[in-house]
Amino acid sequence: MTRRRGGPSDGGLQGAGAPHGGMDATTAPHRIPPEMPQYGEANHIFELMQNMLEQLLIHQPKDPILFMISHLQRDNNNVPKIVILGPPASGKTTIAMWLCKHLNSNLLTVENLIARELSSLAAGARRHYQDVTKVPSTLLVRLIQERVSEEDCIRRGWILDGIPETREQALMIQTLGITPRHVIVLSSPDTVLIERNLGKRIDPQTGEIYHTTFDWPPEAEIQNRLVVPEGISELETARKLLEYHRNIIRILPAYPKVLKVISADQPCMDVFYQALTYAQTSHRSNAPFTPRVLLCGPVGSGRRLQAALLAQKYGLVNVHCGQLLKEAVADKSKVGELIQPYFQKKMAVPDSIIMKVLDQRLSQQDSVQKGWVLHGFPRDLDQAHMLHSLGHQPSRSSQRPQKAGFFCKRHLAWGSLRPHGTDQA
Ligand SMILES: Nc1ncnc2c1ncn2[C@@H]1O[C@H](COP(=O)(O)OP(=O)(O)O)[C@@H](O)[C@H]1O
Repeated sequence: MTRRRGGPSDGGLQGAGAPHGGMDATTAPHRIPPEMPQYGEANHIFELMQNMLEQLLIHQPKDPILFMISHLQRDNNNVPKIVILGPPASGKTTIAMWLCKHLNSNLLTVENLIARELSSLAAGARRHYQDVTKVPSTLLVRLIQERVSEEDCIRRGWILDGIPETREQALMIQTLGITPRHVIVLSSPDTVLIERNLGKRIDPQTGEIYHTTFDWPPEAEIQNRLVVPEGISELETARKLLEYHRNIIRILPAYPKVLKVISADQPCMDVFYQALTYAQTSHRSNAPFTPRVLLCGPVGSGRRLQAALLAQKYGLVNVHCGQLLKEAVADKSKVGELIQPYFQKKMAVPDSIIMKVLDQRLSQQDSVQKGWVLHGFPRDLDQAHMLHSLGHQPSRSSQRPQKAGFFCKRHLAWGSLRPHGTDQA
């Protein structure tokens, strides 16, 4: 049914910015070719502009044009900007260090911010505050601001370990325009952490963290130089835990959309991979977006019904591959005549013919403009590659074409959608 809506006869008259579903083309105020929003989507133009506007408003440069040019030349929109929070001994520093290595980024801790030799601000802090826990929030936040403005942080991003510690700090950091893209919160029962902290050891040469039970270095040389850090007694950990719990509930509301809680009560490697996976996801933006959904699943999994529901709810064109082939035969179209003999002999229709039919359908005006939900295809990796090479990538995987993009779990398809109306600028 949806197949008949729109079609090539629309001739591009409907504005791409129009609401989905049956707008009268003759009353459309503008003619926006569908290629325009597609270009924007493929090149992340919306996010680029939004980011630039944000930076302009935060930094308020005297010469906005020069600022924009250098901002664009840096091409650093996607560098890591990560905050790792969690109670003592939850593994913040361990995970932050591994993420830094893996993402080639910069680790920012209270200790290394104050230890910076070339910073007069840090030198002042060292003179006045021997105990790093006593550094006032205003000074700490200025140290962070100074550090994140340095070239290596601009080019390779930063990972803040255990900062902010209070809501006050979170708000100060925000006010300076320092906004993390991902906030990871490690969580674990207090009893586990008190016990775990007792086994913590540090390599004074490299700063690497080890554990007497969970992460003991095999090299005797490293084993011999490990030291017991200060403040790991049961009493001290319990005191820090109390303080953490008091603060964290007031910090988290500062990061409503970028927050991920990960259980730290599992092996370090598992925690790390969950943290890494999250740090590498890009958040959905407000950019205009045309849903293109591949619905995969075995026979009987309910693809047809789900596709119909998706198409109805989001105003998508419902494309069922087998149905398309049958319709081509029934229409006695040129390509239908090519398909007919295969149907008669009950043989599989060659991929090249299927691709032709699909390409035609997915290139029609209504599919391009409203988006589509495709099912019954692809059936193997070759077909998926063919679809991809014709430029019909599903929306979510279009950002990572190397991952042979199609979703295998049908519920993923829901995740990639928003009710129509919100996906139009
Ligand atoms: N998931 C984990 N399982 C077991 N031990 C861990 C885990 N994560 C960290 N550790 C160990 O716990 C101790 C504290 O880790 P650390 O990274 O210093 O925590 P934090 O920075 O949150 O205080 C270290 O000895 C570390 O090796």
